[in-house]
Amino acid sequence: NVIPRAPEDFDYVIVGAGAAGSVLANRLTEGNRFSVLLLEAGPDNEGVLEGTLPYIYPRMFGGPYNWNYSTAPTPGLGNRNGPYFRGHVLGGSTSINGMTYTRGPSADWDRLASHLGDSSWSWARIQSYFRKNEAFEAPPGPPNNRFTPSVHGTSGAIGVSLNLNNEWIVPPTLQAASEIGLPYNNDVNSGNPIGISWQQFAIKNGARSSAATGYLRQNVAGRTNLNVRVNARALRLVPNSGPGPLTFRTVEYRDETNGNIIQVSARRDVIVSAGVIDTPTLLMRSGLGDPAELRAANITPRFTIPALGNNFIEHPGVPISWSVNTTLTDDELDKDPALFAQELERWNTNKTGRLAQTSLTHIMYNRLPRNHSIFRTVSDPSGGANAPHYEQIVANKWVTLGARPAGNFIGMTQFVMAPTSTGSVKLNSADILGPPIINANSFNTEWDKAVIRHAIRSSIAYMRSPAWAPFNIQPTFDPTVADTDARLDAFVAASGFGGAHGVGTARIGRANSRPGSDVVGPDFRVKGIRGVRIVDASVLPFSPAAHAMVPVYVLAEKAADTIKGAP
Ligand SMILES: Cc1cc2nc3c(=O)[nH]c(=O)nc-3n(C[C@H](O)[C@H](O)[C@H](O)COP(=O)(O)OP(=O)(O)OC[C@H]3O[C@@H](n4cnc5c(N)ncnc54)[C@H](O)[C@@H]3O)c2cc1C
Repeated sequence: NVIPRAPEDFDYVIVGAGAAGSVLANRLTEGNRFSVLLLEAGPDNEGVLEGTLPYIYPRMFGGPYNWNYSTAPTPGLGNRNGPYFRGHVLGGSTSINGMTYTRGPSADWDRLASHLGDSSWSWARIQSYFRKNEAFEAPPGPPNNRFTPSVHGTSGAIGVSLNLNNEWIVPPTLQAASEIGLPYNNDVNSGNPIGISWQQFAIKNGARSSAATGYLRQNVAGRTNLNVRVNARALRLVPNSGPGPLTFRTVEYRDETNGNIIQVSARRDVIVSAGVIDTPTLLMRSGLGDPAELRAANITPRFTIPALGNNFIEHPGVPISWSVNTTLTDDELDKDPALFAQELERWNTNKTGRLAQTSLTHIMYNRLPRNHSIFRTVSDPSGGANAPHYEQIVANKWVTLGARPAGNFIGMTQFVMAPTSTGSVKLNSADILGPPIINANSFNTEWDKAVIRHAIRSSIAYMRSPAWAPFNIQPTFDPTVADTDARLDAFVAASGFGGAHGVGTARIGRANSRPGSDVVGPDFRVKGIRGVRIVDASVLPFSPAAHAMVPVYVLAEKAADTIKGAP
């Protein structure tokens, strides 16, 4: 029941209005050279309070703004199925995420340049794209030791700021780092993130700055060449009929408001920006991928791409909480409706207060010591000397998975930042339009296990350092789990989660790499077929040691220039 529409003229049809799709829609319609149709499966973000107030962002994790996926049972996580969050709303995951703004280490960008044999991806040469993305808002007062002004963009699309709430937690947070020997780092986004830094957030004037607010609402008013359709879920790409090379320039989508199925075509290309899960699944539903898996799902295979859906890489994490004797933690805000109402009133009045920020203020990055025993059997998989192996974030509240007991807490979540475990995304052959089978394979390698053990032990040392003693800090877990690797592994399996920074399921490779081993080439075109490019987190071939949003924004900014043919 495909409803033919009057032919519409678009140069590009972009599927997915997340970090990447929004950047592309904006940049490709600059200058009125090209027309773009942007299809987004989820609803509009406009007026969604929980997607605007930074503090309550976890409320975006359930309901209509999330694809509500889960991971397959994961051995490294005690065979649990975890939730796998993905934004299903204009702005994609940038409309539901934690807003942490990290560019990653210079070593990882240089690694991407060397992977592609193209120095224009190097840290030194990618700087203009960081600046196009960023409008850093310096905190009031003269430049100080909380950030380095010279490394920031100030007129880009996304507002970036520091969290100046939670003043009580700042001195012990910094002092404890110094007591365990972690250096102070003036700016996490300088290219060298190692150390403890003030955390930077995609928050502007007390509100979330997302791909939707930054790229689809600013500077595009009046662009008649940009057409955005929400509640429009692409179901498959339709191959052109007739002889000639296999070409896909038609997208079949479902209008989720009435169930109508509609086809639209692109004169130039379809650009798939549906994210690390939905990009490979959309291509599989269109007959691309592993022929045996496609046949099992009753889909006619059209082109073999073995790499599609494989190489799924995540940053698995383990949150732990410690009780403290101060009532200044955000647990109060969560459990006291009167305090919350007071802060909401403050936010509504002037966009300030505790709801204008999250519960995090600082971020720590570190590497395993050079003499760690794991290096006897595993060579360092990170990008280089300034690429962290793990990240730790202090939170002004309870963070452990599961119900919060009475009391006040601070949390520490640790992530493996240079993981070697890889997983996959596959169609569920019993329900090809339903949720795919997501296997993050968390904590599956000796390296990942060694890194998380080290991070948890260092976290315990950090919380036990003298700086926290005045707060009568106490673990909410049995700290003797850290006494042996086996007990610590069991703790990780019971309390860890799979991550939210997925990349790699449609990875980019050099122009001359074999079609099928890499999914796209440096021009972002799917190798072996015509008419389709992919630009989103799925093309990143390895996981940058950063939360993935800025790397995806910058990838898309650069891809837009590639697509426009500009230098
Ligand atoms: C809960 C959570 C917390 C996170 N926290 C952070 C953080 O603090 N900092 C950070 O840097 N990164 C964070 N991330 C990761 C970051 O948001 C993502 O890496 C980034 O948004 C990926 O961009 P993308 O364009 O690849 O995909 P997305 O931003 O996910 O966008 C994909 C879009 O495509 C749409 N789509 C999918 N399928 C279809 C279809 N068939 N038809 C039409 N539209 C479709 C989706 O609805 C979505 O809008 C977080 C992610 C999540 C989910």
